[in-house]
Amino acid sequence: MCKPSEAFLGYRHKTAATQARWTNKDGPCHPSARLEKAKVRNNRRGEHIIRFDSVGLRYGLGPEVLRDISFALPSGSFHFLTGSSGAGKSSLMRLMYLGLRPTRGRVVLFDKDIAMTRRYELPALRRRIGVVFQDFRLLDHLSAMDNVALPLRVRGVKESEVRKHVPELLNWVGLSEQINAKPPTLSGGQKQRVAIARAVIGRPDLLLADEPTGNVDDHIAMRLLHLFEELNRLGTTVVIATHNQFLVDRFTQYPRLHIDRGTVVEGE
Ligand SMILES: Nc1ncnc2c1ncn2[C@@H]1O[C@H](COP(=O)(O)OP(=O)(O)OP(=O)(O)O)[C@@H](O)[C@H]1O
Repeated sequence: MCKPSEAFLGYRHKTAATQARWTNKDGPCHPSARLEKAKVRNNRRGEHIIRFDSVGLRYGLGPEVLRDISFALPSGSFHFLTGSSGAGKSSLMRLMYLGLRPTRGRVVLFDKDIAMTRRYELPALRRRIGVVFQDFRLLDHLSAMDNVALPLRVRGVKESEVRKHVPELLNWVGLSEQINAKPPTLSGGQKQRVAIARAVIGRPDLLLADEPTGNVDDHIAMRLLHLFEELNRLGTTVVIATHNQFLVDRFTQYPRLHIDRGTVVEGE
């Protein structure tokens, strides 16, 4: 089976190679190596990258669309989020990427209780999450290349690295010929793949993908799933909301979070 190369998800590896020179008897001692170690320790200590305790959500004065949601996702896990149309998958995703606050209950993300987290701390948490939105949310005035490069440039990754990794990843998702195209000239499936590339390029700690294969054929869907698997192998916790029964049936090794009547049933 053709596997995506680590290279285009790997600028952290390059950094690690540079850091290898910063060693002492206890191992890597580069400042960012210490940060990475601390992050691993935190994830181990927390065990769960995200936890919901009795969470409920209503929009405005409407009825509760999610209720009594309790689950925990172990760090490094891979889950499908399934449920019928309108069951609440996107709403649950919004709570997970901090796009919404719950109306009741507790959300703990990266060991932080979101209700106790100060507003100025939220952007740093959000930067650890890659999101594939159902409606893509690409910047129309930027090319595919620049849309995907954005998370790396925001982090100050060297332009030579950006110019190397972004085209490789766009090539992997089948968009080598659309690299300079702007979103309004792309098909729905092409936009979706740009959105996926943008979400994974920075190797986030948590990837949340809402119907990431909704606009592509089964062949490309499989290819994208392999990309998510590779990201997961490198340590990212992955949640994919999908209606695509073909995919869920093909990847039976991954547990499902199933939403039924506004609440989550694990492992259905
Ligand atoms: N912004 C909103 N304002 C009010 N109600 C909303 C809003 N967004 C979603 N809802 C309601 O919340 C419920 C769950 O919607 P949600 O979009 O989360 O479901 P879903 O499982 O993602 O559906 P689909 O698979 O069709 O995308 C629905 O009853 C929907 O009408």
